[in-house]
Amino acid sequence: MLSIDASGVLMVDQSAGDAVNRSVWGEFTGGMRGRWDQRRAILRLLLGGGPAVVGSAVLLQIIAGLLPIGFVLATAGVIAGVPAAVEGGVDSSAWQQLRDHLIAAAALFFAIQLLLPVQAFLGEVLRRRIDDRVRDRLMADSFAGPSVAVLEDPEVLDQAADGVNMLRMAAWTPGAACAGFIALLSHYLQTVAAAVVVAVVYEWWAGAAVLLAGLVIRFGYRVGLSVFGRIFMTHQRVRRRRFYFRDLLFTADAAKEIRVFGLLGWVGERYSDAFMASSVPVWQQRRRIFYGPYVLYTLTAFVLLGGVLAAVARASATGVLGVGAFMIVMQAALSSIRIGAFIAESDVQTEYGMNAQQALTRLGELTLAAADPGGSETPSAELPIREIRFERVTFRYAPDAPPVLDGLDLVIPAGASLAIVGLNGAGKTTLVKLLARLYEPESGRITADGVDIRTFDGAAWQRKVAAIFQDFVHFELPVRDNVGFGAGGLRDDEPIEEALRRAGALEFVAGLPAGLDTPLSRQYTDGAELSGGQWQRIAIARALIAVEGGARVLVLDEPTASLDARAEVAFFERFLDLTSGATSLVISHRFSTVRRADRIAVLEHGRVTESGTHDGLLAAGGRYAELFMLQAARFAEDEPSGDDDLIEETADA
Ligand SMILES: Nc1ncnc2c1ncn2[C@@H]1O[C@H](COP(=O)(O)OP(=O)(O)OP(=O)(O)O)[C@@H](O)[C@H]1O
Repeated sequence: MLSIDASGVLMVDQSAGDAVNRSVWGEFTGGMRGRWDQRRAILRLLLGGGPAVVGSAVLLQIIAGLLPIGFVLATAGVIAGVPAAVEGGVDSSAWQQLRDHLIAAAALFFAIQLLLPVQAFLGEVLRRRIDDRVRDRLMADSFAGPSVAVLEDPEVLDQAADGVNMLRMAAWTPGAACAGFIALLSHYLQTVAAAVVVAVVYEWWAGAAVLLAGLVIRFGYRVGLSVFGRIFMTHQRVRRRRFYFRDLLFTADAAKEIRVFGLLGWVGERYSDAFMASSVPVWQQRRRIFYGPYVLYTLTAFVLLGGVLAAVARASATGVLGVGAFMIVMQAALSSIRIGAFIAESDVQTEYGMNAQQALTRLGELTLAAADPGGSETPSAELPIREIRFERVTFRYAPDAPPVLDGLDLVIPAGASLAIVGLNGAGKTTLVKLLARLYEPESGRITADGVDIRTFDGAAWQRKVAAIFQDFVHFELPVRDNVGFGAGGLRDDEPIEEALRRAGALEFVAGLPAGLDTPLSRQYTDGAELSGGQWQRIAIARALIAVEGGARVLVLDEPTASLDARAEVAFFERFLDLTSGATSLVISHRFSTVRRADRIAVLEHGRVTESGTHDGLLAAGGRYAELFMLQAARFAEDEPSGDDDLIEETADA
């Protein structure tokens, strides 16, 4: 078996050979129960497609299933009527009968052709409706709780990869499975109707035999497809890696580095490796799954159908069946066997669509199970009045990972600013994520004025925390939305302009082609691309408007990392004014930023190792003082090319 390692390199995996040793039938029956569950789930979804659309689609399928049999009868009537019509001449009743049969056959033929696009259209409407519902459900489940932990779990992501990918590409989705099952209706109906015609016109056993022949092939084919689909699903992890490389090539963000580092060939190779690793094991199984059983069920059907055709030929030769009856039976028998063939509008859609449905349902269940909205209490508008407190908080990202926070105690005084400093990876951002309840502590608790924040409704608490993370989202949307999202999608000019002004962004926004309505991406007409520092000011405006909108805790994670020295000084000159009344938490590696905070905490080894005012910490001569002096010395070295204000600000402490 082939697999792929974390860096995308193709590997030979010896452990995945179990499936090869099981018989196709064994695998099919082993998964039987799950398959019925899948079908029930699809049926439930289908019922939610709306009575009008589902009813019309079913009705069309019934008509589409019966029309071909009418066509068989009409064409048989044409062929059987030719000798008598020729003999009777153009004025004979035989000739008129022939003409009527011909018109009926032509009309039925056109009706069948006309129905095809209408069937396809209704199928598409149904697919979209159902997929929209699935998407809405998934969104609701995914956002049911405040935590994002489950959405980062590699196992969960592996399981969901195919389903999410299918939904994104609108292919082989749960909706497609629903439409595919409805499309089967006409095929089954046609088969049964053809078998009934054979039974009525000729012999009941012949009808039963052609029905059986058709069903044997169909069943055999679906067994193979179903087992194939199950094996296909077991390679989701490698496929997820393949999707990653595929998407990388189409991502604007990656395009720069792929060019600069000449990575096109490398990414292409990794994609091919991932493609082979996810496909070769499945291809290897294909022969075993399809070819052997195919011979068996085809032979069975061949014997059944061959027996019927031989008997029909004999009955015709001995005069038991006339020409018309012979034609009807032959055509009906052959049309009933068509159910065994691959049904383009149904087979792959139903099989893979059911798998996608299963994966998405599982994702929804997992996110829902992990969604602990906490209590139902709504925090009061003024909270926190005194403080937010971390009490012996321990947290790790995975059960087997080392703790990032290890019995951390921290007080964030209300209405004041606290800066957190620490080396890369010390856990500063993690601390903020816990504060925003994006993760829950493994032990310990976080309180606001003495109340455990878990007792608050998760969403209500998150509205209180206006956090701008280092990797805040650059929405490819107008400035208005990029700022207004901070206060639940506010769009009014006045508060947005005020927030932009306070964040020092109003001037450059005013210079944009459409001002507040300029989309922040060059990929749109009239769009504008901002610099890193300009984006950061937009993000700060987003946070400030959130405070206006009722947030009480302002968190800025590296707020000035992309600001030039002057902009940073200007920002912090107004910082206290901007955040007055709000509790603010600033994470920064820039000591010129940090020193302006009311209090500073040093985070190391998962705990707060020092805390106090800038002056107090410097005087104590501990870790803070060491890091501060290091940075001040570096700025002093850079003096000739550096920014005078900043050097003064930093070294002047
Ligand atoms: N989503 C995540 N899943 C698993 N581990 C994570 C995740 N996010 C962060 N970590 C790990 O947790 C540790 C702390 O990361 P965190 O981002 O909190 O550090 P930080 O102090 O903010 O670092 P920096 O100064 O570089 O921004 C790091 O070892 C990091 O690898």
